[in-house]
Amino acid sequence: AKYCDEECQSTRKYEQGALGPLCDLCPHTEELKDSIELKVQLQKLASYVNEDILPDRAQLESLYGKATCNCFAIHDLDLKEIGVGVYPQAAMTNHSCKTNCVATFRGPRLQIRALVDIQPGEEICHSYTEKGNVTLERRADLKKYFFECQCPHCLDTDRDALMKSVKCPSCQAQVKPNSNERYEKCSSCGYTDFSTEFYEDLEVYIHVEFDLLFRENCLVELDKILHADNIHVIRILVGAFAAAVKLGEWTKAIEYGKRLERAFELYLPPNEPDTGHLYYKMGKAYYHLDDLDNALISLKKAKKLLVIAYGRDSQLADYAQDWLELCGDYGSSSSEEDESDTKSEADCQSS
Ligand SMILES: C[S@@+](CC[C@H](N)C(=O)[O-])C[C@H]1O[C@@H](n2cnc3c(N)ncnc32)[C@H](O)[C@@H]1O
Repeated sequence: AKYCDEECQSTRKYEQGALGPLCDLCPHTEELKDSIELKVQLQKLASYVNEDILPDRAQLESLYGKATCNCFAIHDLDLKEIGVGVYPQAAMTNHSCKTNCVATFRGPRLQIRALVDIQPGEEICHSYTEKGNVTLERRADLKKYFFECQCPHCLDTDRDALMKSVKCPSCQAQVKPNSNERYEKCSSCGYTDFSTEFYEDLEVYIHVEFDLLFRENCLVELDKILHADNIHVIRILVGAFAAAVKLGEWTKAIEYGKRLERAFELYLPPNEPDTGHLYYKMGKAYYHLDDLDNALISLKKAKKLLVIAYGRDSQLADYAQDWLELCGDYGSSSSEEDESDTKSEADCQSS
């Protein structure tokens, strides 16, 4: 709890037992005092509920702050958001864009699970925002929690430059922008003529919202100007991959999935559940294409990651095992199981 102001900061010891339902959560009342959103929500509430039975204004404001700054989005097995919940113990976990743990769900039950080995005394942090966004976007999203993240990813300007990289119009090599978002010179061929037209095209490509159906065409267009590591290309790829899987377009799914493998490796922390889901879907795609060798490789990777993120006895780990068996693999190697065990024991709490 090292970041909060005095009002909400208290060092809690395990021996003190479970936290009370809402009392210990930080409400950020001061920062929310003039919030329009708070006013709108309280007005709405007053129009639905008889004021006589509502807590007083100060209590309502505190409850609002506690709920908005401490809640978790609840996801189903397909990572679809199905609700929100306040989990007091888990809410003690601070944010980092460079996470070492993740919050996953079993129905409405939340677990905070270690993604990597965590040393005694090391702070555990999960991400309150999309990890695959650039720093400015992540910081804007985090404003509602009233802090500015200073994690290694937020201070890594080269990581952001990579996410914004384009193709050199002359030799197609990767060109990263400078700190003023300008593309100066291709280090490969020396090209410097990044014209006004180039920037106008770039604006169009990175700001247009593309409908899912048009993602494939859109990808062809984006590939002409943006580098494959550019975050806009990756966002479109995520949609294109999902659409290909949904439509049973397995060859396309593999094509997009392979590109996403590299992107996830570049921008997501190790052992991310998203990577597990990617391999799981790719494994199924390979199976449908009768490529059992690659199906097995992908499904084994999927199972390992899903066990880390959800637990060995989770439904998703079982599904991955079912698919492995469908591909003819009835047993996991003992070294894999051992590794999974270590991570399962790293569960720190569930609410
Ligand atoms: C869900 S709470 C986390 C637990 C909180 N630190 C406590 O002691 O109750 C979220 C609040 O913690 C603080 N916080 C979380 N991560 C932070 C970070 N990386 N840097 C600064 N403050 C952070 C912010 O005040 C945020 O609104």
